[in-house]
Amino acid sequence: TKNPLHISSVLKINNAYEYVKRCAPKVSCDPNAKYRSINGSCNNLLIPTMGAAETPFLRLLDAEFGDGYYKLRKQTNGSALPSARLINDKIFMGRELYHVDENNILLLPFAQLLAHDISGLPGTSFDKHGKLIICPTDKIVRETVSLCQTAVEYPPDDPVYGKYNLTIMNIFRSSTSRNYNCPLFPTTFMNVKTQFIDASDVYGSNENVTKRLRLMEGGRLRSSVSENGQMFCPFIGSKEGVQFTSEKHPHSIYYDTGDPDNGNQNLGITAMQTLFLRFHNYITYKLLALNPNWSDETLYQEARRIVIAIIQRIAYEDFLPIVIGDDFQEAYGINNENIYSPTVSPATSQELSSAAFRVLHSIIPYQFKFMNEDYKTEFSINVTDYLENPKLIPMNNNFDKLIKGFLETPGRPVQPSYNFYISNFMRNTTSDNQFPGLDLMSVDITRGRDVGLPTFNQVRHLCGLPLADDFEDLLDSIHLKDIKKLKGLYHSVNDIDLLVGLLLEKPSEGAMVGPTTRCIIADSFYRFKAGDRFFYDVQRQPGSFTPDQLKVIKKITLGHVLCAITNVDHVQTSMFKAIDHNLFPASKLNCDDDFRIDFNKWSESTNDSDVNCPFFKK
Ligand code: HEM
Ligand SMILES: [Ca+2]
Repeated sequence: TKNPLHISSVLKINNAYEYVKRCAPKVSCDPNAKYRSINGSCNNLLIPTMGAAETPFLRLLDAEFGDGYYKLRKQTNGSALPSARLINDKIFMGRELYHVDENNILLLPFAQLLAHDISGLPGTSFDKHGKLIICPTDKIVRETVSLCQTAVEYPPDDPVYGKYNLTIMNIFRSSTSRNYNCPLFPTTFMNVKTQFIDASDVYGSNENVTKRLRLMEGGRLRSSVSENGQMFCPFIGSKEGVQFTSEKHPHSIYYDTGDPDNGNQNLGITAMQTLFLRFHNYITYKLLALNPNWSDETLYQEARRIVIAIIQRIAYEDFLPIVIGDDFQEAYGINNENIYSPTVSPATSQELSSAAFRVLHSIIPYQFKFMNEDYKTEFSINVTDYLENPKLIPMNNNFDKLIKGFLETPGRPVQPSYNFYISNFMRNTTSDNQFPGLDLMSVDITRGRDVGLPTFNQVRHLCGLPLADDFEDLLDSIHLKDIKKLKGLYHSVNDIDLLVGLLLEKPSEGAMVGPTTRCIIADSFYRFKAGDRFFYDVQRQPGSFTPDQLKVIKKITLGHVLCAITNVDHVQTSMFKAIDHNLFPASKLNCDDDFRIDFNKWSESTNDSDVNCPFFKK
């Protein structure tokens, strides 16, 4: 690419190609296939496994390991890096912003849906008997247990964990290509998700999951029905090998989704899974009414193709400009249409997955509100009290109330602090009362070390900022008081963890995030588009939409989706802006007037038709 902003134009490393050469399965492709495959293979006809599930993350810069291969990075003077928890205690905790954002909470679950669409780093916290691993507290012994190299030491004067008789937070190393019988040098990490934005968390990234989710009738996905007759993802009893129930929630239910690891992680992501499951089935009813002869397979694939297109459109036109800024996105060339090129890798960068996208963990709110028909808050819950526990969702019209809460409640701005609960009490794998929970920020900083991320200074330089020779050179993007704190923790400016620097950068003009974060996000999102032969606006491919269909797709917002399949009756035009329905009643539009989706362009006959769907009001 000739765009000077494009960091991929200076890419030298591509471990994904190494994997393809040595280990990727050989795949033969049908160049005329109209629909994308489930695991993402055959999107690229030159290298058929490019961007497929179970291929490596792409490294933008060389891996940084202590031994050049796998051990955790050390500081430049040879000493160990500061404890991730100490970094949170000293720099980030207790400085949350007490003002709200102009965007609403809905931005959060949609962002997370995208995050899990393009990224899934496997790992385990269970031994071969299915028991939670407890890492040895003795440092020397611990170093012999390779999974435990990432355990985080608690500072003795820790404001929260200091009260418990605990020494380490159990965080485990991720699986590597070696777990896939593919040893690569240096250690390479695999992405279990299709790396394209293709709703893989709704449909699955492998055939086994996809088969399980399909009803094999009318193109629909399997679903379950709640007591009040609403449609939800299929209920399953519990997750294999994991006891998520706690004394607070002894009998939770779980949903089966295309993202079995994360579909129940918090109420927001479960709501998104529910939304797109319903929307898929809604579309199949509409298409069947127009084309009574279509097979289950055609209905499934056509509805899937529309769902993916709509998620892509929302991602690029409604979501991304808020995060990285309109002008930057335009200058980066992300807005250009029909830019597919088979030489662009769509692989998620390790820098995005393990750092830059996680900057948005700072917008996780304390609470979700449930709002009634009059847009009054009926009740609120702590996000951290309902991790891996979606049982509220199907009860008493709660799903509609939660969505209304997302639309009406202002979110948290990106900031150099995670909320206090998620920084201390993220409890999702144990019901042990002696264990207060995990610190998401410690997990995130540690994950960066686990996967061998380059340092902040290196990445900032890759993004066009000057290489800092000493801490003070960071003044162009980081406040002096934070630079002083960094100096107290790290030996050199070349030791700073990527996520730590990203969180401290001041937001760029017009963006939620700072200059290095937006550069890493822009790089991957450019490539998710330019490297996807099935991207919704790509023309002259067997799977391209007709110009008339494309016109319809381009108009569909999350508002259309909500109006079609929930009891929300008014929505805003900018779906991620927080608008108080009671203060600005005129700024919301009525679902009945403005949000009908016209599927007639998918009819193979000339008869127009509009039917009511079972389950859905329109
Ligand atoms: C309530 C909301 C959320 C919670 C509780 C949450 C929690 C988590 C947890 C526990 C992990 C695994 C960390 C690890 O072991 O490395 C994770 C991973 C991740 N999160 Fe979040 N998250 C939330 C929202 C978001 C949002 C809004 C984004 C932004 C786009 C995001 C981006 C990511 C990414 C990219 C990963 C890595 C995924 C992978 O490759 O496996 N998360 N999150
Ligand atoms: Ca995907």
